[in-house]
Amino acid sequence: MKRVDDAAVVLDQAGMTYTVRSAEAIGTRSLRARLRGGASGLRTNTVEALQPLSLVVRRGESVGVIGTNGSGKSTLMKLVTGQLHPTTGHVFAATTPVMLGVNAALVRQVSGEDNIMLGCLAMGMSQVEAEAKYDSIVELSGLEPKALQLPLKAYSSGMASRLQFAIATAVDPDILVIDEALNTGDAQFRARTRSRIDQLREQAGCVFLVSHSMSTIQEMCTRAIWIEQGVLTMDSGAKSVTKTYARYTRKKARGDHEGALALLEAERGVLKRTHVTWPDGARPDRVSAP
Ligand SMILES: Nc1ncnc2c1ncn2[C@@H]1O[C@H](COP(=O)(O)OP(=O)(O)OP(=O)(O)O)[C@@H](O)[C@H]1O
Repeated sequence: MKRVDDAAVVLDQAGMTYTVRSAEAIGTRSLRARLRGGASGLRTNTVEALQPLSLVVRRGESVGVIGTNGSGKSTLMKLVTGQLHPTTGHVFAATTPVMLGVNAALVRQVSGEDNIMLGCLAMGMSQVEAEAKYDSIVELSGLEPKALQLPLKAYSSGMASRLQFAIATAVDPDILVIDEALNTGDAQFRARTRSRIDQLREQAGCVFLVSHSMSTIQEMCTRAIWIEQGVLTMDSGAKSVTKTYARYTRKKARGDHEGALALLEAERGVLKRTHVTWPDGARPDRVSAP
């Protein structure tokens, strides 16, 4: 049983199945299907992206989220931020999570400087608060004053990531979700990012970090979860999860599918499942979709 008194985020048997209208139902029947003719088949498809899983993430934790392409990591993060409602179970968060993703809103046509102000205002700061945060955002971004005058469309992806990270963390979020946004950064940016994440954790926040880079997860996370084919497979210290996952991907890469499957099943067999219990009155607010 997991008590949730000091939890920042709790998933209680949360799962997600997408329902997608088939190509024919939306009037774009494939050429192959048209050439074959015959019956049209289903008009809707379902994708079970995430099987029901339970997790308790406490204040002060930074949790890496790993797994192969299409395994359900982004879906899980969207459940945490409330962008999606789970189709089974519940997701709770103590405060509204801030999502820092590859597509987080930066305006391409306006300068870096204006993006800082717009971003701060969009996150609910007053103009005075935004002005007060301005210098620290510039410092964290590590961008030169000259670069801040340029429109975002002239930035490299690494420069845009720096700015995005610096803006998103300016509000000192309690719960920060970073989905693949740090992979373009250089060594200096990684060092700054790491110390900012540590700072947020020290302030009793928690961080989720989705990445395909095992070194990034090891460097920045205290804990990691491995999701494979929509199933929670491992939940433990960042080092041990990333090492096991690396063994799994190596087996797959050299065509040892049986070995990879055996490893997957072994980990699932020993995974300690979380059963959430709520002490009276301690349940955090439910995350609501925008
Ligand atoms: N809006 C959607 N509608 C239907 N299916 C979706 C949708 N979004 C994701 N999926 C499906 O859900 C599964 C999980 O996708 P998700 O994006 O969560 O994986 P991921 O682990 O983040 O992948 P990647 O590492 O490639 O970013 C995939 O099979 C994907 O095709």
